[in-house]
Amino acid sequence: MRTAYRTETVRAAEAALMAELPEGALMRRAAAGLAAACAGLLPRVYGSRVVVLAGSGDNGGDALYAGARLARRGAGVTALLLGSPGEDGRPKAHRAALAALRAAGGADRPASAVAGDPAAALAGADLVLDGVTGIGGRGGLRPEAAALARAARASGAALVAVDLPSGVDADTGTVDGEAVRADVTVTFGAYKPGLLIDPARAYAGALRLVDIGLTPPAGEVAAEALQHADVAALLPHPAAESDKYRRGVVGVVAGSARYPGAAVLCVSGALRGGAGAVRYAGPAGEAVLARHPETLVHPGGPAEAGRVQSWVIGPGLGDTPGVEAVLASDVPVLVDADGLRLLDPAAVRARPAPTLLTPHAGEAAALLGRPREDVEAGRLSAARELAAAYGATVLLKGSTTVVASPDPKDPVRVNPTGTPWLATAGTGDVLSGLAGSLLAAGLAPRDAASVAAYLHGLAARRASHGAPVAAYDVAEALSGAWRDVTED
Ligand SMILES: NC(=O)C1=CN([C@@H]2O[C@H](COP(=O)(O)OP(=O)(O)OC[C@H]3O[C@@H](n4cnc5c(N)ncnc54)[C@H](OP(=O)(O)O)[C@@H]3O)[C@@H](O)[C@H]2O)[C@@H](O)CC1
Ligand SMILES: Nc1ncnc2c1ncn2[C@@H]1O[C@H](COP(=O)(O)OP(=O)(O)O)[C@@H](O)[C@H]1O
Ligand SMILES: [K+]
Repeated sequence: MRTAYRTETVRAAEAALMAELPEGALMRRAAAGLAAACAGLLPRVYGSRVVVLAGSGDNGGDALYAGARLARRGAGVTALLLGSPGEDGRPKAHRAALAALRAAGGADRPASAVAGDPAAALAGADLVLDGVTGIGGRGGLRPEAAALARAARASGAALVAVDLPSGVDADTGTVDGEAVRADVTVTFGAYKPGLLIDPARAYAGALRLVDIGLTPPAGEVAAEALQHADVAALLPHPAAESDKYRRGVVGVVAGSARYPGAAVLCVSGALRGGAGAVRYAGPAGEAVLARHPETLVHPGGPAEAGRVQSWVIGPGLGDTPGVEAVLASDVPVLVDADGLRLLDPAAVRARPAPTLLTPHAGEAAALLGRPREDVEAGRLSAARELAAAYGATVLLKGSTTVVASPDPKDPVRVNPTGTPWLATAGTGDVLSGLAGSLLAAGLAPRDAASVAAYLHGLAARRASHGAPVAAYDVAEALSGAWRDVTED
């Protein structure tokens, strides 16, 4: 499990550790890890050209110390100082780190001296270190830093963010203005939620974690991302004495005369999610049977379909009734797509069994009564708010899929798999069938949602290999994704 902690947690853990260590020890550890990561990105350190963008805080200190280490190994290092002016009129900078850089032969200039032509200041650089702001930054980059960040991006140099890409919000993943677009982010002690959640995640590039001995309390994880082993441990496995009913039956209420394909896709996901059988209740039975003859098809509504261990309702449903009947059941229910329209929070809250909602940003925005852009800019808080309002687990789909449970003490789960090629019609139907099937197989809603998102994203990558995919390709790749995870 990859775990992420909020800034206040990281700072508290840092303070506790600093009390036990000689002054400056933590920063030296951070800088040593950072310099080693930079050296690994350069063909050779000796003779390479490194530019350090250094803010006035400890983030700038880390970058300057790392610059000093690279300078001692023969790199030509220049620091551009971005801090606001001190009493002497020069930009403020971490004093000891700047002294170390100078002692190692590095040069420094106020960033204002290159403001007229930032591109020239960065021309010829092999590597740029972004030490403008870390966890102490507030809001997007100021204009001087933004101009240098753009020039760094355009220069073709490897751009390494120190702790965080400057300009992103560490705790929420929001980006309020301009931010550094890094190739690699070297973060210290612990991941921060913003490194895992879009839009900020897209600015971070590849992530490297440097161990500096920090141990934030396990009870204070703010966000977590499953990895193969976590998913393998959560997946259902049939035992020797299993039969199809003991493995769980998932009921699917999806599709309509207008959208029969949604039913087919939802069932295709459900058949590959570990339940022993899939019951389909709705008007698209013929289309479902044509593709999936193993489905137990019931032409009537869900009330007449027989016993199930979970329901999935919503994909392609149109105005077909059924949501009330399903919500009245005493088994876990997943509500997606059309099922989410006009969903009554009180009815969901009153359910005796868990509910899982799987909106995309537009559906979440409608449920929250605010613009879609707000949800996309603040995925973590949107998912949490919805989970609280409905007393339900929420899987918010999109470029970063986020799973929030109704208990605010549970960390949000952030899905690390997937590809933008998934943004194609019908893939959400496959996902809801898959997650519903995992619910029927006995997984808790948070686990069913995050495991489904993980496998779905992995299947999409397998099916895509960099080319467009259709929703059905994703469904067909699910078994391979399952095998990837369990055979690792
Ligand atoms: N925690 C740990 O365990 C460890 C932490 N360590 C490191 O410490 C870092 C945190 O350092 P920190 O607290 O000094 O804050 P930091 O991120 O340097 O920024 C502060 C300065 O930035 C400026 N500024 C603010 N907003 C801005 C903007 N929008 N655009 C431009 N500038 C802006 C503002 O300065 P001003 O220019 O206003 O004087 C402010 O004073 C952390 O990320 C990690 O790298 C490691 O050394 C070891 C272990
Ligand atoms: N930019 C993106 N990057 C990665 N995955 C995405 C992106 N946009 C959408 N997705 C994923 O694609 C799927 C689309 O689901 P959904 O919006 O419900 O589509 P549909 O209703 O057509 O099935 C979800 O799994 C979602 O997380
Ligand atoms: K930074």
